Amino acid sequence: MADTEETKALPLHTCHPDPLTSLTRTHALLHTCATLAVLHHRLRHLSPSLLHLPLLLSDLVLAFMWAFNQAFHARRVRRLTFPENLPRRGVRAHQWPSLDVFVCTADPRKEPPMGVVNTALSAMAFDYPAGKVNVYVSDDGGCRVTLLAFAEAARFARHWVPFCREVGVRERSPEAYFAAPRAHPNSVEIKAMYERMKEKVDRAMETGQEIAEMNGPDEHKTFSKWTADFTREDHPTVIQILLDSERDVDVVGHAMPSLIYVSREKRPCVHHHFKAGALNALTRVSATMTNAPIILTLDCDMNCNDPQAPQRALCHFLDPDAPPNLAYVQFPQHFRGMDENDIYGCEWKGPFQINPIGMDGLRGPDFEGTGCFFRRRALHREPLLLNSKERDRNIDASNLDMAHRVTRCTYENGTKWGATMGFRYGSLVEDYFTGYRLHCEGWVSVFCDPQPPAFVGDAPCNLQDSLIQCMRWSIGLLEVLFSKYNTIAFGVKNINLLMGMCYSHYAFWAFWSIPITTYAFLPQLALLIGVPMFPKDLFIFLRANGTIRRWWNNQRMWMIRGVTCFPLASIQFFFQNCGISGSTFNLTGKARHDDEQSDRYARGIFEFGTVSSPFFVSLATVAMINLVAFWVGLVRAVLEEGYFDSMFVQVVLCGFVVVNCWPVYEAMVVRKDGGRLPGEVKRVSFFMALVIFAIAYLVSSM
Ligand SMILES: O=c1ccn([C@@H]2O[C@H](COP(=O)(O)OP(=O)(O)O[C@H]3O[C@H](CO)[C@@H](O)[C@H](O)[C@H]3O)[C@@H](O)[C@H]2O)c(=O)[nH]1
Ligand SMILES: [Mn+2]
Repeated sequence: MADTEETKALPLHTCHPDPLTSLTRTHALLHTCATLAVLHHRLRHLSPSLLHLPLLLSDLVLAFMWAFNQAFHARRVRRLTFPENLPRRGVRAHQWPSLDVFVCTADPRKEPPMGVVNTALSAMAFDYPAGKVNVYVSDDGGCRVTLLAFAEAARFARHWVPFCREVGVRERSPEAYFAAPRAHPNSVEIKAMYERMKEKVDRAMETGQEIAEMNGPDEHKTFSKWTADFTREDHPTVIQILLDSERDVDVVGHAMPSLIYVSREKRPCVHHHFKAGALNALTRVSATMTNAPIILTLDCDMNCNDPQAPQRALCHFLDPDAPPNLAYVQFPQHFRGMDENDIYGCEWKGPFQINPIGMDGLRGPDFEGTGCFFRRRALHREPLLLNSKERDRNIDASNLDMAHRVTRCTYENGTKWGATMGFRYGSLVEDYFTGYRLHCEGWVSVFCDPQPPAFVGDAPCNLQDSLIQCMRWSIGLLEVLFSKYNTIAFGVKNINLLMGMCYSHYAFWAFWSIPITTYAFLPQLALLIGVPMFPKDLFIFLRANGTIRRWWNNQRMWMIRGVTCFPLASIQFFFQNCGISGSTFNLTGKARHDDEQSDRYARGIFEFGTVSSPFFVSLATVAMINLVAFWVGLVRAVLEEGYFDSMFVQVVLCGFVVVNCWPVYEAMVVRKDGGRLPGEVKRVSFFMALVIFAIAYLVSSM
């Protein structure tokens, strides 16, 4: 359809280039010149000294990372969607495609079942014809309490969904809604109902006892699958249809969304490919049952915060001018419950909110794993009509058999699943990898970031968890970098230069460890390349609704990661490739129990007490070395003439690291609470610092 008067007046979505584009481009040009000058200087004054090589390498890495980063600023666009124009353009609710929602969970201890239930409930209550929404829960933990929780949730949903509609609730996760200060006067009863359910489930989690009165023989049969030898890593498929939209109605007689629990078969001898495997199993199960043309993927730590989110996605999918190769619409990850200044930099504003705007102007944002609406066709790679009015299949016995068959752990053998179909295997960042491969295959994507955010989730709230998460990502990215799908060789060729640069920026993530570690241990004159990044970085951060404190914490975490999870990820990846160890998906902890700990988190105090982690050893070592170097530098500057002139930048650099390490010194010396640095870590890092000083002394006296 051409741009008629009508479509111009009633757009489904708009897209405008960022007004500051030319400014950023000019800055990029100037910075490029400066970078080249520094590199030129380094190469000309290259001496065969031990100190110069790491510095040259560091500058090269900084220059490359900086260059890759420019691709995110080449063509930034801002999009808006207008769901209210759907009916005005004659696209009425009964014509909307149906929607399959996938919710993943994997471990009831790290991901409490009530959190998963809240995610599912928030999706069941979308502003969308209820008969067209089907929620599938993938339980990789194979946990009976999770199923029990969902049996409860199915009953509660019959009240919750009509309540949301009637009262116009915005946060459709009950937990978030009831936690908010002002609730609707009619909510007393339903809140009590929710509390009862929560208490039951939490009690079942603690005691392992059965709580729910089962609905019928069906559910009894399902529970009998949990035999004595049923374990998380070794069990048959369990599928339970808890609600069927063709049969079940809510308390006021409207159709209910379907709710289906799936725990795919697992056997120790067959690789299950973590979340990507779970999503592929759900893709197939849903294809046998409801086969909706649109699929929404959600992690169990994300809730819907804008009931119109699916309609916003439709604004793109149903636009008659939409590109036929539009694979997905990505909503960014936003987080709640973080401390005011985000001490652990877990908001990841860059990767989740700022950078996708840049990719959106090229071929589209990367896939962030959650909050993403897919066209089923992009995953199956087979033709499928987008306007299926009625679902073409029913949830009946024969389909259930089929569903069991497609969740067998050996089903994928000899198929293209994970290779060229569905979510792709081979990297711990299956989201990044899948989006990247789809872009390479010619698909495009769209970024949709409405205000207020459509999906909000939980970020890790302690240092150890956040570094483990970052380490898993770094390993996953290295896996892509060193695969045949390398983002430069394969990516640039198959997508384009700028998109290849964007993806490379992430693929080389662990390489940050080279300059950061180098500059942490070898403070020299040339942070020149790194320093000018800061003011611009800050500016971009503030424009994306950040605060100065959050930015400062963010850059501090960048330095901390540079000496902890980035290098450790590289080492682990190296071992993996030598066949010494395998890669595992370390789940990010979501449970918040220890009161003292969450209290410290709320007050923005670093947490080192949880474990004696190798992360903390390297961090404490760096902190000690820089502190000593800084004081020695200051004292010598006072005592020795001319010292300060030649060593000025070095001392300033050390001072910068020292300021950043402030929480580490506090945790080492001053603090008495449970979050202070464990004595063992202190001793080991003190020893490491001594060794490094000794080596430095030997090298310099050679
Ligand atoms: O074997 C597994 C492992 C994980 N998951 C699920 O995957 C999701 C993400 O796991 P989480 O521990 O929360 O990881 P995060 O670091 O918070 O997740 C980020 O990074 C992941 C890739 O490493 C992406 O999948 C996520 O979408 C992205 O938010 C959760 O819902 C898990 O239940 C599974 O279903 N099966
Ligand atoms: Mn998560």
